[in-house]
Amino acid sequence: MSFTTKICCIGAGYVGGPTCAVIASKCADIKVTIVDINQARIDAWNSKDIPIYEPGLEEIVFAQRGKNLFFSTDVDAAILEADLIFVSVNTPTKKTGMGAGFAADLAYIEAATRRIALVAKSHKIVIEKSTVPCRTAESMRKILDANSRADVNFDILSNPEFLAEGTAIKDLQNPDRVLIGSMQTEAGLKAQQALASVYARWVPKERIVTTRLWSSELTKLASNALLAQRISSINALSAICEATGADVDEVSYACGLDSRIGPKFLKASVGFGGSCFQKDILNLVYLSQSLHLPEVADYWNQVVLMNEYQKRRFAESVVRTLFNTITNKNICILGFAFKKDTGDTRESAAIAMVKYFLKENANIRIYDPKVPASQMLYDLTVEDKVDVEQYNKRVTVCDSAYTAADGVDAVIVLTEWDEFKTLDYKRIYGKMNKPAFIFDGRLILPTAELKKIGFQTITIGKGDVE
Ligand SMILES: NC(=O)c1ccc[n+]([C@@H]2O[C@H](COP(=O)([O-])OP(=O)(O)OC[C@H]3O[C@@H](n4cnc5c(N)ncnc54)[C@H](O)[C@@H]3O)[C@@H](O)[C@H]2O)c1
Ligand SMILES: O=c1ccn([C@@H]2O[C@H](COP(=O)(O)OP(=O)(O)O[C@H]3O[C@H](CO)[C@@H](O)[C@H](O)[C@H]3O)[C@@H](O)[C@H]2O)c(=O)[nH]1
Repeated sequence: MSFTTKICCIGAGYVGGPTCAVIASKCADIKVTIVDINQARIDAWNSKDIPIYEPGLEEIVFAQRGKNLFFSTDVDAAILEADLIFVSVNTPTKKTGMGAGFAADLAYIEAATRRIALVAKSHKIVIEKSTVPCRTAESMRKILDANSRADVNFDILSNPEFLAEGTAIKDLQNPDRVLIGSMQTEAGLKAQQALASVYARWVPKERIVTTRLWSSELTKLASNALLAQRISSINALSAICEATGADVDEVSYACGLDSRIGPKFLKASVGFGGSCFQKDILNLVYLSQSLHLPEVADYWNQVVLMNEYQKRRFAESVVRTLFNTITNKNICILGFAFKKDTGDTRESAAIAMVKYFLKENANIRIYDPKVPASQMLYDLTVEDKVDVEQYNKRVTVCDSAYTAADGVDAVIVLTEWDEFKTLDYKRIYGKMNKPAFIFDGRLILPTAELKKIGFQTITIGKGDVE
């Protein structure tokens, strides 16, 4: 079949995979090739066990793969034939060097950009899909111009991705908005329209927003900062609720009814996780510092500090409640992913919790419906984390909530998986040491029912944390 347009996506991760799979499913006449330097990841995309769990994703990949959707490690071939190139590589927080702990590591963006410059033999529209600091497109332009053939030119667009994990396919098929930033030149605006026309196949025109390049780049950081700020705000209020006897769910509901505030992202929790919020706020903090705006930097940094406080506060309440010691006690952790409906554990609050409990010499039994044991081992033992000996001695990964709760002193819900709402808690209570404590870090449990069974219940923001 001959295709009208060819798209290459560099980076076959949580964003590149789902985003481009949806483009392929909506545009039969466009050939989409997703490339990555990670052979194992590409092999998985080409197998029956795709590397990412996301509701609805598998169906789309299986329907399009081999027709107009391809996964490959041949990065150069995909660049050569593409009209549009999405750069969707990782941009983690820098661990060492200048800006360590705050700035985004742009090494992967630069490597991908240099590859495009070296390989391209015809005009390309290069699209920043990754989340990047404001004005990254300028650096990309300089790299492209300095390293490409004289007869090849590029247009750079910013097209940040707003999907949330667990609802990625729904978000991509029906986005609140698609944002495309470009230079305000004739060529820039033409490139912007070319990309807009791809999205226009399924996204209503009024939801395709076009802006200047720097506005688009900054909007991505701003959106995540504003969303995370709401969670830190409600979590800060949850501490006041516990100290006063107010109920955070009631406060959140009543505040959210004000149409100026709205109900979303006001669910108190054990703290936000995921690969984006903390990273992107720290990125914004670094940007503010670099621009000599210390008050602005401090303001956004407080959102992250509040999140750390919430995790610490919850972990401490567990130890305090269990009579100030959990040494050799058995603790059941329900949920290890950073939110429900994903197997992703990046920055999951569960990692911090389990590390904390292991330092107190507790035995941990973990169950999560989607996170494999190998991932938990990795998350808890790599880098400055727990040593493998301690892990092997203390941590047991279980294949059901019931096995995980067998013989424990406390059950702690850390991810809001639906199945945790309807477990047979009588059965769980029967197998636990007494008093049987249950901690709800997600405000999803049927507390009144649990109390009747005999549990000691402790819920964030409900005035019953001691
Ligand atoms: N995860 C999300 O929900 C989400 C949502 C919106 C935006 N983002 C942003 O999108 C970007 C990608 O995030 P992700 O979660 O998909 O990351 P990821 O780590 O899952 O995937 C990135 C992929 O890029 C590949 N890669 C790195 N350098 C490469 C190169 N030079 N050539 C080819 N492949 C290369 C890696 O091997 C990896 O497979 C980040 O900037 C992130 O902040 C993520
Ligand atoms: O009221 C809430 C809402 C969320 N969370 C937690 O916040 C974290 C992030 O959740 P969510 O935003 O739903 O998932 P992400 O996949 O991290 O998506 C965010 O980060 C992405 C990457 O940049 C953006 O594209 C999305 O728009 C943005 O929502 C998770 O730990 C949630 O449990 C709460 O504690 N309370």
